[in-house]
Amino acid sequence: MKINGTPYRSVWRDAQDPNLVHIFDQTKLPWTLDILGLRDEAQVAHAIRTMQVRGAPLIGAVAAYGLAFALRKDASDPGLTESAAMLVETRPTAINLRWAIERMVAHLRPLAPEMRVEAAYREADAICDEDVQVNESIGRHGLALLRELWEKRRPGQERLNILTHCNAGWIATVDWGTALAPIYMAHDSGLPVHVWVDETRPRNQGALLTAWELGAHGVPHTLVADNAGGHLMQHGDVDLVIVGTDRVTRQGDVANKIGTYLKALAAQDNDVPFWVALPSSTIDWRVTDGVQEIPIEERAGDEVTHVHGLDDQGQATRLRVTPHATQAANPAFDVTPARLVSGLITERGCCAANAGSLSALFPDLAD
Ligand SMILES: CSC[C@@H](O)[C@@H](O)C(=O)COP(=O)(O)O
Repeated sequence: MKINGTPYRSVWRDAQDPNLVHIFDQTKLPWTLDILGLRDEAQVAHAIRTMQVRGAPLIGAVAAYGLAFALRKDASDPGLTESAAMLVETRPTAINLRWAIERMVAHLRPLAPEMRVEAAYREADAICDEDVQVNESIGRHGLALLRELWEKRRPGQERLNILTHCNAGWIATVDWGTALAPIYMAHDSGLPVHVWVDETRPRNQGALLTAWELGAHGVPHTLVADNAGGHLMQHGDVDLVIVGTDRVTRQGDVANKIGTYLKALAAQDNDVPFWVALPSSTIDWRVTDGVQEIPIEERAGDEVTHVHGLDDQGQATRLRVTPHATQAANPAFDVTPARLVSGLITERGCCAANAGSLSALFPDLAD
């Protein structure tokens, strides 16, 4: 997607130095466009843990380059195993991270160690290129859904109101995004979409990143406090919810940013369709019951007790919003059971959130 008219991906190899990979530091967006260079696996692990890169597909893609960096130092079998394990552990909930590393290891292990570094870079490049294509397909299938909804609009309805939570845009993937891809395509094709952007406490990915992305692309949007969604739905102001996801179980349960479950409950109570956009790399075929089985990342409490933003002088600043002694818990994701999900938008088309529909759409992936 474009920033000030220049097309970018969220991760890219340096044109001159093949051992250098660039990312945007997402902890600085939207105020500062800081491009970071990553050269070793420790920098990659740090970038993932601190959320300089974030979003399920993007952390998988960047981790793949991390493995290539690690192999430059030690391409032996034990080296491969150890570096893969270190990278997989950087964040626990998004399955795309494990998917990307397992794909890399399966590709590299049969090769002689001296062949592994080049092959690792090529495979990481392929993961990135495929992510762009997959998200573009998700966008096309989601666009058809949005068109259908628009055709059924109420008399006098002027815009299609879509609510989204967190950031599942191009900056969370290599390009296009998942939940936002259909929205970009709808906007580009002249459909009058308007997006309610949940701020997404505590890290405010909606307020910081989704608002920035949509604004840069000219998509009409309005930021709302996380708790406003139910009210908007009760008043007929939301036609559809679309969110991304970090892991979908084989029966269609959906892990996504904390607060997603509450939106799904409100959507069901108000007959608002609740759709989830995902690449097939987000499906964890080994897991059935999302609430019981998906590990939920617990992040530091100071993400809740403090906010960061710009002061009136335009300086980035961090402020405590609680009493000094307050302890905060910070579960970063929740699970929306499949029964609350209207459907899944994937690169192969839309399907119901249940085991039969998922395995019918992906017979080659479901064991
Ligand atoms: C296409 S991104 C889908 C999800 O990864 C996204 O909705 C999300 O929850 C991101 O969480 P984050 O903690 O910001 O990495």
